[in-house]
Amino acid sequence: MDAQILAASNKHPKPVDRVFQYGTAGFRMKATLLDSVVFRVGLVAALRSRKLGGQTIGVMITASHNPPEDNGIKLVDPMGEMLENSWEAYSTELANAKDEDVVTMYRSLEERLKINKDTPARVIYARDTRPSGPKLVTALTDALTAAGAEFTDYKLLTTPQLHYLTRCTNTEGTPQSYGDVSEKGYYEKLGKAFARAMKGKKTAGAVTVDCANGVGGPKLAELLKYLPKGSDGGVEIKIINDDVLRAENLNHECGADFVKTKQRAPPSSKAGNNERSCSLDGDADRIIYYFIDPDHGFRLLDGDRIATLAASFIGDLAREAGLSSELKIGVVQTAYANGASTKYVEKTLGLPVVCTPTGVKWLHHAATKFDVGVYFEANGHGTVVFSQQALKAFHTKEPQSPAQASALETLQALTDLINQTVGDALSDMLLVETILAHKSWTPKEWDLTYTDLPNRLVRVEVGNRNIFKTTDAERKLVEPQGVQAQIDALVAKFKDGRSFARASGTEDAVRVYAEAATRSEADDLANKVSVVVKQA
Ligand SMILES: CC(=O)N[C@H]1[C@@H](OP(=O)(O)O)O[C@H](CO)[C@@H](O)[C@@H]1O
Ligand SMILES: [Mg+2]
Repeated sequence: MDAQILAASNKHPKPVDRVFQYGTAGFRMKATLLDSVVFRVGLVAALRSRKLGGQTIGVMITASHNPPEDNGIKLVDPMGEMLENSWEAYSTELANAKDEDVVTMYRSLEERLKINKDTPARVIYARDTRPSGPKLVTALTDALTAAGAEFTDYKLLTTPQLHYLTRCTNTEGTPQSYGDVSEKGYYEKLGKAFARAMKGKKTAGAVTVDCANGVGGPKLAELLKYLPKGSDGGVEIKIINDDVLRAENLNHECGADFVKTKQRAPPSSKAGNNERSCSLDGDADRIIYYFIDPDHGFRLLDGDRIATLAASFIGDLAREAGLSSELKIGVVQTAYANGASTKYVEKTLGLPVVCTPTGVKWLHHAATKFDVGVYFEANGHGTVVFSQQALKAFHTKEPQSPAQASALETLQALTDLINQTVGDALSDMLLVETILAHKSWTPKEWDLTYTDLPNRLVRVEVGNRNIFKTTDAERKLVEPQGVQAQIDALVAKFKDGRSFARASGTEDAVRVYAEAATRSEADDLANKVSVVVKQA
């Protein structure tokens, strides 16, 4: 096998003078630099599967909201979670090995991690619509073949669909079966659960869905075939930005990242005043809503809003079902969550909030500590996870009234509607539509639940971002020394002021976030803290 790995590796040489890192979102960069990385990640996938006794590992080739010329790769663990932390470091090691050291390092990982060579290795993979995808798939399959792994190509999928399939594959035929192991199984599961959750209701007016000209477009079009229609209730969906043939259009002037950073609808949107719109990102694992308010202009309904909406709805259902004393419901956010949303969850909804470092894996992990854990990043990555105890309670509790029976039925449907493996734009969209239909809300009522504090996010270029070390879920700097004291002194001068600085995990920069009582104060605080960071 060593000779095979060496021969295959020689076809995918590493660019010299490049240092790669498995970051918050796997490896991500210009696609032209990625060939050797993908090959080596293929080797890691085989090792990981063997280490876990032959359970299936997922590999997704995507660069999400990045421009079309980029690409990336990330690994999915057997239950559909993000790759375990320590394995990010092994991936980084192998990605940076010199060509001549690849086989030695592969073997040394095998030895260090006590991996049995004879255990079967199984891998499934998929990619988004980027033109560089098929070539990178060749690098991946060269590695899997050389490492003696069995593999299945799911071709084009959204990232969350690949997470779903990974979990389905590993739970097939067990009492924990997550669903049918096929793309169709995904649509059927969501379609049935949506019909059950909606209970014949219909949302008012259509929702316009901007698919970022990415893989979400064709997949949403497919999902529509499985959703209730006409007199059966449901939702009217208008798809825009679903051109996957012209690669240059991917994420161009559209998509969740464009809308969130530019704070405006994509120019292609024809949605009128008060009409609901939402945008997915390039691999459909992130979603944000928005609408035009005739009095106040563009209104963003971001991840914080989706989290508060979901927490309030599920909290009410648990109460109606007589389960609120039995089940611990909580919300997980990062420091980027608007302070007003945190206050709303704690004070108005009466639910606990946990803050974790940036990156979905931290939020997901913290959410599993609750029976119902709602987690979202402000930028729209997120989902809801249910504990075994919650699932059992929804299915075994004897209803004492028709109202209780109905609440339990809706809760059961939600556990199938929500993709519990990872944030899923298509599933999250159906969740939001369900809740708005139940509450008979337009986006205006949703927007009125609380008022965001004005805030500003600034990207500060520094000489070396690695000198910025944080604690307290990234809300405080411990290094460079003295910087936090300066930030604290600035924050104290602003009403409702809050600010923090941290090194980005995906870009070579420090991010400064600030919020305060007014727009100009938030801007002022962000600028002053940026100056402090720059000087450090
Ligand atoms: C402020 C912000 O939006 N940060 C993003 C961004 O991480 P940074 O570490 O801040 O670069 O990319 C991550 C991966 O997509 C995402 O999880 C996170 O929310
Ligand atoms: Mg994404």
